[in-house]
Amino acid sequence: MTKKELEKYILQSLNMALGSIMQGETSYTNSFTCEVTEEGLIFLPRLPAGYIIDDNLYQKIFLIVNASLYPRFTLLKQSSAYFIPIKSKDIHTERALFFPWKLGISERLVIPDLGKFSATHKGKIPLMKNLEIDYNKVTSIAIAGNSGSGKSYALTYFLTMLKQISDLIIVDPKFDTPSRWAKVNNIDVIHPQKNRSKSDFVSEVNENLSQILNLIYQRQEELYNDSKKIFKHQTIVIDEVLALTEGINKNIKDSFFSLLSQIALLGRATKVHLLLVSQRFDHNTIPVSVREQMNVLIQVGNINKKTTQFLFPDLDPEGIVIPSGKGTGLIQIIDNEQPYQVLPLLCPTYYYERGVLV
Ligand SMILES: Nc1ncnc2c1ncn2[C@@H]1O[C@H](COP(=O)(O)OP(=O)(O)OP(=O)(O)O)[C@@H](O)[C@H]1O
Repeated sequence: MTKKELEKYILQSLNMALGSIMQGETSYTNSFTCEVTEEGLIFLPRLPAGYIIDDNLYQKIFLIVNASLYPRFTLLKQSSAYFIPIKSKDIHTERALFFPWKLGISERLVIPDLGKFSATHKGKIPLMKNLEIDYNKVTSIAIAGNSGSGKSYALTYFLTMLKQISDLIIVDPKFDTPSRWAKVNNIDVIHPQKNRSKSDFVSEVNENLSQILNLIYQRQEELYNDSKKIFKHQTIVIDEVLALTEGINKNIKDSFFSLLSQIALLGRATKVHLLLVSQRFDHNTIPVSVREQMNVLIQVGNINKKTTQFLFPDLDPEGIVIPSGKGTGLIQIIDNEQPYQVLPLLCPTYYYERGVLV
């Protein structure tokens, strides 16, 4: 399909579907046109117009074009209308709406032997075909999802990939999959024990977090003397954070929150990361400041305005095509290279030694 043919197809889709909100104006009446670029679609209105150019119009066009182009392109959902200036001497056409996209749709990685795969991918964590995480650019990762949505499965994938590149401290309040994984991989786990109270358990977690905070201070000092110093990644993994903080002594919870906030804030420069998993990330689970520092956000399972409100507060997921199947949902990677991109996600499917994920 040529660029011209694609533009014509999009215009036809818009003319037919926009109908009522355009007050009868169409591209045939020269009210708007569109242009296809490699990075996305440019919608050029001719002003003054009988329709209002606002978020509502932007999201309507998103809905129509995203569906019309599936599976050739995936439009990247924006939280509000994305205006761009147009170099034109004519005031009627000096602005446009931009709809960034990426070629194709999200595709799942299927990994026949995760052990081998992780050994050959040090430093990068592939998540889908054409999407990988560079751990040097990541501060913290959050994985949210309802029960049975594939959080543990995704966490085991991350643990296996991270083991190659990072020291790990694992906190497993449910004494479940992460503990089994850690046993097979000879890594210590902090988990609840018989005859000990929950507050006692969280105190032990705080003790470890406090040691990590000291490591951060020590590394900061080293950086002060040598700004090029390279450190080994250190990752604190906490599964089921919600289960950890529910129903414990307030002082201990406050200390936990405070330690977590400081680590999230100061860890970036010193290569100390958080990998948090929880059913949800409301303000009772982690402090808002920690949530704001997270730069890989993953939501698996049910996707709707209610489930995405904590990790993606600005997002209305309407119109994003969420693939069906296990371990699917949304991902956002926030770094300097990717401005605001929420993508449909299919977590990798992998095969591994028996006994870890039963
Ligand atoms: N990406 C995936 N590919 C293939 N199977 C998957 C994937 N993600 C999850 N599954 C399967 O879905 C099932 C549920 O996943 P999992 O146990 O990870 O969910 P969960 O969110 O951790 O649930 P809970 O909170 O109840 O522990 C598992 O049997 C797992 O094998």
